[in-house]
Amino acid sequence: MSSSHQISAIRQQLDHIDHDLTKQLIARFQSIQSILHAKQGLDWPARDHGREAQILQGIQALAEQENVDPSPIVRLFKTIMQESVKLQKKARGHAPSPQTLPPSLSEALEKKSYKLASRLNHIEDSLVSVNEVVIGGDHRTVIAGPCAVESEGQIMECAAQAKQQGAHILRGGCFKPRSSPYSFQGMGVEGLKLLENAGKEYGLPVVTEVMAIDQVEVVAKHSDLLQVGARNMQNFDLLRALGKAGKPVVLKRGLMATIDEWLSSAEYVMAHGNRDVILCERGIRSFDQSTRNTLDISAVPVVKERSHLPVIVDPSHAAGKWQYILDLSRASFAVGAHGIMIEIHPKPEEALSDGPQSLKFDRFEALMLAVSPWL
Ligand SMILES: O=C(O)C(=O)C[C@]1(C(=O)O)C=C[C@@H](O)C=C1
Repeated sequence: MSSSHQISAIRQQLDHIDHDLTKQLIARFQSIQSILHAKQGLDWPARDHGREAQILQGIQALAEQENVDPSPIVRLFKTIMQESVKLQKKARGHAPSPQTLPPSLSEALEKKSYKLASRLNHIEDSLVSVNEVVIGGDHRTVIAGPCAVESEGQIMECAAQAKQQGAHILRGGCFKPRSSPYSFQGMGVEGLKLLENAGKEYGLPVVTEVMAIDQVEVVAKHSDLLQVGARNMQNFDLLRALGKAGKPVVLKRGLMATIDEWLSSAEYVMAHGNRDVILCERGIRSFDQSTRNTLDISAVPVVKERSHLPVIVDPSHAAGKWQYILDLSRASFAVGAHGIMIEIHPKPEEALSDGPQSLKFDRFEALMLAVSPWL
């Protein structure tokens, strides 16, 4: 039988633990004061995602070893580290970024054909808001959903899963650019409405592809973020039209496009009035057939050096096989991507498009756990 004495005794124990925890936290924040001075001397940024991931992985392993659910402890440590970053940023007087670029980089960027997209023009990372979701800078974002919207039930199930696992934006193709004219071409406007409703139901902004100028208006009406597919990266008329769409744009890299060509395409959208552009690396054509495309992971740091725009990675289209998506997602965040775009499906074997690269829900859950240190 429990008694009030027992509760008092446990509370006393808790008081001791809290006392020790507080002392430890004070010591931790004192160490943060020391590291912030050391890092400032080396011009290192306040936040280090890689280090945070390492710390959280260690904590997760320790909790699992003790047979304890790691989630609440991981969440607490995330908050502690957020406070550490805030402390460091405050001490730097909110001016953590360098005010000038290295001369060699400036010189190289001056010769480029893109100006608005260039880091030369905008030294700080740009942040793009998709409703309440902020992409870029220190934010890390997960976009998830099916390759194509196939039915109300399918998109609702995917939205529920995306929300439950902590994704930030729901994806779903409605106008599908298929290699064969005989393949499923998407549900069109009907699909857009289903996607919009699913997003509203679960409080997730939605992204979908726009393939042609005459679709821009209707896609912008029903979605929060407009996607330009790899095959349309150099459809300059479409890019011009997107400059006036009034919604942020995610621009996928063309199958054979260099990084500078990709940034020049971003420049088209920006020069025509829309500064809210997010870049998306989705694999390029190479000689190797082992994966659908070759994920150019090096594009992420290169883009981040040349441009202030957010850059995300689509490992699903790059790999074409679900087996590689988790590792490539981790790799994407490890090299500094601002987000990932993942294809999920309740029954990938029955998907009307891209089944082999779509994750079943339990595999998506495992992926979200694996990337959780970055989120
Ligand atoms: O290791 C660092 O660089 C720190 O600034 C410390 C710390 C932490 O709280 O442990 C804080 C912020 C960084 O994002 C990573 C880790």
